[in-house]
Amino acid sequence: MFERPASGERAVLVQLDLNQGALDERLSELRLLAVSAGASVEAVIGGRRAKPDPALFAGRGKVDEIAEVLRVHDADLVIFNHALSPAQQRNLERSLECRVIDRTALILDIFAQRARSHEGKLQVELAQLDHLSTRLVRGWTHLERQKGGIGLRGPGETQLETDRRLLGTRVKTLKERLARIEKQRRVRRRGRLGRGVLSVSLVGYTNAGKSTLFNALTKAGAYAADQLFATLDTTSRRLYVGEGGNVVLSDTVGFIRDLPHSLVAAFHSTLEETASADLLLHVVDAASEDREAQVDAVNRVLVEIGAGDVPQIMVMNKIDLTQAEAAVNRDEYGKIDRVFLSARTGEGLSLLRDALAEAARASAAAPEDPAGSSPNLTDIDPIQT
Ligand SMILES: Nc1nc2c(ncn2[C@@H]2O[C@H](COP(=O)(O)OP(=O)(O)OP(=O)(O)O)[C@@H](O)[C@H]2O)c(=O)[nH]1
Repeated sequence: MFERPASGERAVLVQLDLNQGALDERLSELRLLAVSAGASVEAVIGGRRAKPDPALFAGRGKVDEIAEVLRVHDADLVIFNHALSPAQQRNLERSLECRVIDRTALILDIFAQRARSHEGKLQVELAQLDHLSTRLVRGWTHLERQKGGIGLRGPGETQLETDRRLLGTRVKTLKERLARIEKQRRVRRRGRLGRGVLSVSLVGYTNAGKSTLFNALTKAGAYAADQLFATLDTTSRRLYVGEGGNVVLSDTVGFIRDLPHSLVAAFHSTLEETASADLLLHVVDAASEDREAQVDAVNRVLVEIGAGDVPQIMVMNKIDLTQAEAAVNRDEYGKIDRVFLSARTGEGLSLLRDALAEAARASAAAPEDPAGSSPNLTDIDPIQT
């Protein structure tokens, strides 16, 4: 139902300078996103505008330029590194006679390809339907092909009304199923997480190295790849960290700037685990020139999902690519707030283990919640050993 760039689709990327800054990083990120979605990038078109054109996003001259580049490269897909309104997208497709998608659709597509668990798939579908629902207007009936036709259409209904009705029914079903799964998860997790176990979630910008670090710490074989959003489903492992005892470590979905709102909403129950963790390991690609903007983007999403107040240790990863040495930094109260390491070479990994042990000891020493259940108890998926 959702329009996905088929593998090997020949794409032209378009990014306009609208004074947002970090243009090079944004563009290389778009490239990586496009490749992650399975497209081959044939050309990149830049440009400058004070503000987007209401009808076409780009100016008429720019649209003509895109048409010419499409022709020269025999490309069949245009990807804008921006959020297009439904009308802009439709007008561009008419004008260019080719499929046009925006950044949100591209990210949703990658999520759709990566989702493995039942819950992940339902969440992605919900986000896609949300995106699609704004695009259901006359002459824009994506669901046409999907519908069987005879027997499905209600009496006197227009195509558009039928589409809306089908969409509404599906959204309701998805929400009900997700609510059921969430409830089951809560019950399971309550039984599983013993007292005195520190729950730690890995968070970070996509490609920062979360899965590599998760594997290095747990030797678990989580899927690490030089692709964006390789990890979509939360995986949790119990980890013995020496004298401090046990922690439960969870690898989670990577964040990205301008994360589509529909995705944040759909992934709410998965992200909620992050919000209820005792400690976040915020993994940063220390070798990226874009790292400060990435840290900000991650922190913004954390606030959005209610995890803004969870204590963090910043893990400056990939020091093998920088001049930095393995080290630990403490804040003014003597608490570890930064660890420099390389998940790939293992340099500095023992410092992080020690930091986790220290956090686990501090948490075990903290006074118990009189109600008997800590508000910080994390929802965890089954612990695979
Ligand atoms: N040089 C170097 N590369 C690293 C290091 N850690 C991870 N990488 C590489 O960075 C890329 C991304 O790593 P992942 O572990 O998949 O990153 P992630 O944060 O889980 O990515 P998402 O699933 O997109 O959120 C892979 O190519 C890793 O091999 C490191 O310490 N040094």
